[in-house]
Amino acid sequence: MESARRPLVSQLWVKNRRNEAVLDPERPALSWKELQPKSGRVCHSVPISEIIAVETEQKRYNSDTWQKFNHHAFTVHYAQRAQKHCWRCSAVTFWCKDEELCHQWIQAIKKLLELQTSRPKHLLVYINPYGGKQQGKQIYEQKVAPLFSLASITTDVIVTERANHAKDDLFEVNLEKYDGVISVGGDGMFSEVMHGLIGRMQKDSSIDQNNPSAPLAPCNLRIGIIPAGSTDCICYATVGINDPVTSALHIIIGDLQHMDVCSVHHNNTFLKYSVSLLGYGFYGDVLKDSEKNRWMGPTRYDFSGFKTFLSHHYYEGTVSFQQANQTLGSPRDKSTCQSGCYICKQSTQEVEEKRKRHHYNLEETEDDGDWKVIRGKFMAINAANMSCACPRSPKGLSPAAHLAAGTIDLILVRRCSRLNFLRHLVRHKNQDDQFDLAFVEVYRVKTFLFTPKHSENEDTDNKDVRKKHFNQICNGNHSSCGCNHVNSIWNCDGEALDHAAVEVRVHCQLIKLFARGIEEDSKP
Ligand SMILES: CCCCCCCCCCCCC/C=C/[C@@H](O)[C@H](COP(=O)(O)O)NC(=O)CCCCCCCCCCCCCCC
Ligand SMILES: Nc1ncnc2c1ncn2[C@@H]1O[C@H](COP(=O)(O)OP(=O)(O)O)[C@@H](O)[C@H]1O
Ligand SMILES: [Ca+2]
Repeated sequence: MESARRPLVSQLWVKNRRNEAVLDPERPALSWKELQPKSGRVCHSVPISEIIAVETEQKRYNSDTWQKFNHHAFTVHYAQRAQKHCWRCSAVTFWCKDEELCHQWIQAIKKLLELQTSRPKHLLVYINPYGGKQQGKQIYEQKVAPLFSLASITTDVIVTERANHAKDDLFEVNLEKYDGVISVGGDGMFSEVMHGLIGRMQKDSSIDQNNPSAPLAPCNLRIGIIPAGSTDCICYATVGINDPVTSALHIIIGDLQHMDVCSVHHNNTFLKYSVSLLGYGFYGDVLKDSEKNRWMGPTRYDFSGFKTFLSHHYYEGTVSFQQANQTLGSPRDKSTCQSGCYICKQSTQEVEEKRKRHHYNLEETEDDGDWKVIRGKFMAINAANMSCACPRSPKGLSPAAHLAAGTIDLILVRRCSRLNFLRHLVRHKNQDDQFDLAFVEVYRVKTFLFTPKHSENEDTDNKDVRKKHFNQICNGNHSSCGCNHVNSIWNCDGEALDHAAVEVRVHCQLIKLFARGIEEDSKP
């Protein structure tokens, strides 16, 4: 027992150079350094938690120096930080003459890897072959599957054949045999997997999703995202980059990131969950137009963004909300949510206590303030459940938003001139503060309601007839058609909602991801 805790120290060869290798179960890390370095001494160190696999090197080394000996070798594959949150799988091969020593090293590393209990062994993978540039299947097969197999992770892979295939399947499948579910696709594919898992959990716990105030049962299975979509903001904002290999490595080493989920209801009917952006007005209109041009791939958003910007519509309605407690930070904070974020950690404790209280039927005390009601004309109403950082806007819609603090940032962009709206948009790309404008307000909230000025409660048949009529005469030029474009739609993680009047509520840390949030000390 004692000897298992003591470091294993040996002289091993790395690329024809003699090294001292140390496997320290206390740290726990594998490190090695050259014994007679040509230049300055470099000590390499890899935490055990970042080792992907150890393999016996079967082939004999062929160089002149070595061929007369019968050498033994093993290779350690590990995650290495490259640039800007990007991770790569690196390998180092250690050589020695003694077969027994080689075997001892392999066994010792394997034993330490077995102690990494948060790593998944068996995964359920859903691939959307039509997301983004339609490369999901190739990305998975070429970049991800080889890494999973190296790490001895077994998988059941389903390439979806229709929309909602993954979601429906998750209601039927035996989830007990899996350690996680992987979504290969964009935010829409993630949303499907999440709806399947959350829906299944509520069904199994007999919780009615139509009740907006029902506390939801959390999902214990972690979700992994292999980005292969158009925006991939859920991946980007939780990992720091949309890179399939980086995501695969976070999955393999068994990372954990809690994440809040918003529920969206209309008249006590459940509509959808949202984790990234719930946007009415500008982002709703961009989505509506972009769906017609799916064939363009990710550029459809820029094309429709430009068109929507030119059409310059505003929408009337009423937003009501309570501001969240100041301890949960402010959307104007200069600091951002990072790996190990203390605000999110505090919420982990609170949510656990809350779930316990609920389990024992104890009273809830909410200390949030008064309801604020804002009636007005808006270019956009955006509820960001996370920063929504993505390649289009690396700081995101709400740069200081938290992943798991149980809050959403509600951004109201009031009616303004085209030039002012452009100033606001451009600030998503540069260092300037997009909220520091007279027509932009931002609030940190836990729940909000939106009611459009023009009621949706018309007879559906009537509405369809009107819509048809408008479509014939309108052709998008609303100033001449007189339809005045009264209501927009909600863009919910890239999917359209059927109603404009909504009640939104955040559910703190409802789901878990194979991610770790944004690391500060990544190489530049
Ligand atoms: C002038 C440049 C202005 C750049 C403004 C960029 C703001 C970008 C904010 C992005 C927020 C993204 C929130 C993400 C939501 C996603 O969940 C969701 C689904 O993702 P999926 O496709 O992977 O399934 N994606 C989306 O809804 C896409 C939103 C993309 C909006 C792009 C808007 C581009 C606006 C361009 C305006 C150009 C004006 C030029 C005037 C001369
Ligand atoms: N096999 C399929 N055929 C058609 N649509 C699908 C399929 N699988 C998933 N979908 C749907 O495709 C839509 C877009 O997927 P997503 O992964 O978000 O790609 P993108 O980022 O390009 O929008 C989602 O609504 C999802 O439900
Ligand atoms: Ca989508």
